[in-house]
Amino acid sequence: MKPTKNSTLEVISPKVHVDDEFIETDYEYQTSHVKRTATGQLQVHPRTTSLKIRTARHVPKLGVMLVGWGGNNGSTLTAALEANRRQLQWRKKTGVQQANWFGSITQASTVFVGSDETGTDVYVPMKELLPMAEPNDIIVDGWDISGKHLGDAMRRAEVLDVALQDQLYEQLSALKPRPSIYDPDFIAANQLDRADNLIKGTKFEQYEQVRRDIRDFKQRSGVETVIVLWTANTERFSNVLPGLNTTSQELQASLKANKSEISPSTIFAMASIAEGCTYINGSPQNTFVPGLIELAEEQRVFIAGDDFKSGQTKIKSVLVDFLVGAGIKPVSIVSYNHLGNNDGKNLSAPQQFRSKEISKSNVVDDMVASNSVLYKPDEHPDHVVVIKYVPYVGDSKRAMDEYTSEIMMGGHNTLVIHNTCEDSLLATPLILDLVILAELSARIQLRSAEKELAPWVPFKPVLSLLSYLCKAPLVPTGSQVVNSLFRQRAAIENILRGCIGLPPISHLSLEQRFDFTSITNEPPVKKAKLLGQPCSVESNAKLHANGHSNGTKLAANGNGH
Ligand SMILES: NC(=O)c1ccc[n+]([C@@H]2O[C@H](COP(=O)([O-])OP(=O)(O)OC[C@H]3O[C@@H](n4cnc5c(N)ncnc54)[C@H](O)[C@@H]3O)[C@@H](O)[C@H]2O)c1
Ligand SMILES: O=P([O-])([O-])O[C@@H]1[C@@H](O)[C@H](O)[C@@H](O)[C@H](O)[C@@H]1O
Repeated sequence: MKPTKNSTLEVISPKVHVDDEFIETDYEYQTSHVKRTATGQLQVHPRTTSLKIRTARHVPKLGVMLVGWGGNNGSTLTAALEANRRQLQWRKKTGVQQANWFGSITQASTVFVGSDETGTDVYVPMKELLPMAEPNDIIVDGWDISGKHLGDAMRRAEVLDVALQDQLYEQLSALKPRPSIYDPDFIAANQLDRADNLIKGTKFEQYEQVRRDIRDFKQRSGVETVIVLWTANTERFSNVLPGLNTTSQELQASLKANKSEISPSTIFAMASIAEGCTYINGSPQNTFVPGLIELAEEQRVFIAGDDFKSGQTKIKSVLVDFLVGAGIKPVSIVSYNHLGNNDGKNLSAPQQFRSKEISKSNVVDDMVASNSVLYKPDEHPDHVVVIKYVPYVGDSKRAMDEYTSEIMMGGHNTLVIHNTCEDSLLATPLILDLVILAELSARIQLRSAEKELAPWVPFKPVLSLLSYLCKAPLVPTGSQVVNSLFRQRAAIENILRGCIGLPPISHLSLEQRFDFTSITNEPPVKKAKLLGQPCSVESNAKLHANGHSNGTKLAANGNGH
């Protein structure tokens, strides 16, 4: 079975069944359930559940509506889609640059699929594992409180090289954000000068207009599926109050009653859900108040978020995972950065900064809680987040992190990281992945393999599979929040593997650690063994470092050629 038309991969298995409509696999889902005895013993019960997974093969024509379309991320995504579509290249002082999607796991990362007859690991591009939306086919639309067309918005963002901007300006100038919902109570006062493109009326009338906009986009563009994604400014947190927004009923009543505490982002989310469109929150505010989550669950519409995990926080979710997993105890984490883009300007206001501080701080909680050898209950590292607005540096965020950890016998290890990046070029590929993986998730279903007529079941509405892309992952009620980046990525890889009939990646590599031929009577791997050829220590070291040998007399450069 070839999962995608241009896939280099074919899975040969009796567990995989493909017809015109679905890829269907038999899947033995293996977990283990833990029970605590009265004496505090842990009883672990391995479990195997026989499932069937099916993935619809038809990829719908995908439309993305960005809230905050005219911002740095929104304009950069729009430019990048066009630049990649036209395979643009442009001169930089370092030479000719090609358009690409670096930073996107669906477009620029690979997944391990197995080892070949020489024992060499084989990887394929993630996008070849299953039918996924092609970036070149995605149509973008959206809203912004600023009426600038996308050509001027791209220029205002000062993210992309001018030589590229000049090739895109005319095309992007034809794109104009729809008027949006502006509420000065939710974003920094310093955003007022941008607010010239607004939907007037009560909150409910604004909600109705957003719903009309979504239908209008669908009708004009001919897209089959629309995903709405918030990449507008960070809002302050909304108060969550009984009678206001703790249930879907309360929330809908509060909207109709024009309650001031209903934020623009929550209104957009409500409108998206009402139109059956997945809604993704790329910012840290609590758009997903309890009533909104309940509404999504009632309507069975995907929601996902919060806050793109793009730079400092992404590194933090790797570094703390490594340290705690190595039995080293982080005791102080200080994350400082300054930047000069409009996001930084909005975040210079205390309430908006507080939203970001929360999402940047909670990312270590699960990793710390996982190690009771290092940390007592409720013990946490000191953790400080600082963000400063320095206009001159623009989108070039300068981040400095210091991680101090206790090592054995009273020793300390301090890691200092300096990280400079165009912030929007880190976030933009995440937006692409969020919408591509959200759309794919809508085509994946499970059912019991033991009951012939068991119903096919979709992902839960809270799409925690997208946690890898979010600082503060939204997870289904009662589920564990996982921030560890590699666990989050493994979840995506292993679900994609399951959809094409492959087991989870275990890294066991038993066939390389044991003499498997004596166990399985399989032929030995064809990798030629080193025939004891005389060779220099240096080239021998290189040989082992490269992990391969062709058994011939080693050339001076030690690589066997
Ligand atoms: N690396 C990153 O860029 C990164 C990482 C994580 C999260 N984020 C978040 O993504 C969001 C966008 O970042 P950015 O750099 O593009 O910011 P930006 O300020 O350049 O863009 C935000 C856009 O939203 C518009 N806007 C504000 N309120 C609006 C509303 N109610 N409706 C429609 N448009 C509205 C603004 O006019 C602006 O054009 C921010 O919340 C930021 O915190 C960014
Ligand atoms: O993802 P990350 O680099 O940790 O966090 C970033 C912050 O450091 C930055 O100050 C902010 O402007 C961006 O919106 C983003 O949230």
